Amino acid sequence: MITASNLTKKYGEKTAVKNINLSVKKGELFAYLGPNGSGKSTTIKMLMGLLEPSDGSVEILGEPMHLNNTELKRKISFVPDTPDIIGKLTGNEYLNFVASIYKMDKETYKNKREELVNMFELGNDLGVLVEEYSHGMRQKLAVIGALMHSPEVIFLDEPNVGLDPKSNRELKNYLTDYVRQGNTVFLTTHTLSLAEEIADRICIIYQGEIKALGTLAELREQAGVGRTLEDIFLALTDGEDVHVQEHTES
Ligand SMILES: Nc1ncnc2c1ncn2[C@@H]1O[C@H](COP(=O)(O)OP(=O)(O)OP(=O)(O)O)[C@@H](O)[C@H]1O
Repeated sequence: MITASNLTKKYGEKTAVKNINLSVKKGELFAYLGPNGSGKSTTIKMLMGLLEPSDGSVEILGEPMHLNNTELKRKISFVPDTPDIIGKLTGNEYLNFVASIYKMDKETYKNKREELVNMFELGNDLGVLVEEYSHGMRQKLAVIGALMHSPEVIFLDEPNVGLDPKSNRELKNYLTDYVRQGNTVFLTTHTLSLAEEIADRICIIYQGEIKALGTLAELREQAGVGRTLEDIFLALTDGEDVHVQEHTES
C-alpha cells in the first residue's frame, strides 16, 4: 500500500531524509519513530505527495505518487502535526467542506460524521468557530475530517498530541479496528507506549536514516532480553551505551 524506494530529501546542504526504503502492507499499522528533527514529517510529506523528493520514489496503492496526482491523493488522508484549519469556519462548515472535497454521498457523510463526532464528544462544539477551539479540539476535528471518508491509507503525524486520555483511548481503538478492516495506517509519534501498544511494525529513524525496522518482538530480540522499546530507541538515537544491532538494508 505504501512503498518508498531510496527516498531522499535535501534542504540545501542538509540531507533531512537519506535513502529510505520501506514498504507497508495492507491492513498494517506502521509506526515511524525518531527524535525531533530526524526526518519523520519530511518523510510523511513525500509519501503523501506534498513534498518533491530530491531522489527516490513513492508508490501508494500501487501507483506512483507525485505532487499533482490528485486522484491518488483523494484515496488517502493526512492528519498533520499542527492542524492548520481555517479559523473563520465553524467545525460544521469545516466537515461539510471536507465531505465535499472527497465527494462523499449524503448518507455516508451523515453516518460517519455522527459516529466520529460522538466518539470524540465534539458534538456541542461544531457550531463554534475553529479559532475558538483548544488545541485538542482542533486535533479532534482534524482526525474526524481525515477519517470520515474511510481512506484506504491514512497518515497521521503525532495524532495523540493534545488529546485527552479518553480521546486517546478512542483513537487507539478506532485505528486498531480500522486496520483490522483491511485499511493501512502510517503514524509518527513520540509516545513510545502508543507504538508498543498498537503498531504491527515499528521503524526507528535517526538523522534521516533507518536504524531499526521490525515488529516489537523482532526489535527486542535484536536488543537482548529485557530491553524495552525506550531502551532500543535511545540506544539507536542517542548513542547510549546499550548495544543494539542496527537495521541493514536487504
Ligand atoms: N522547509 C525546510 N527547510 C529547511 N530545513 C528543513 C525544512 N523542513 C525540515 N527541515 C529540516 O529537516 C530535518 C528534519 O525535519 P522534520 O520536520 O522532518 O523532522 P521530524 O522528525 O518530523 O521532527 P519533530 O519530531 O520535531 O516533528 C530537520 O533538521 C529540520 O530542521
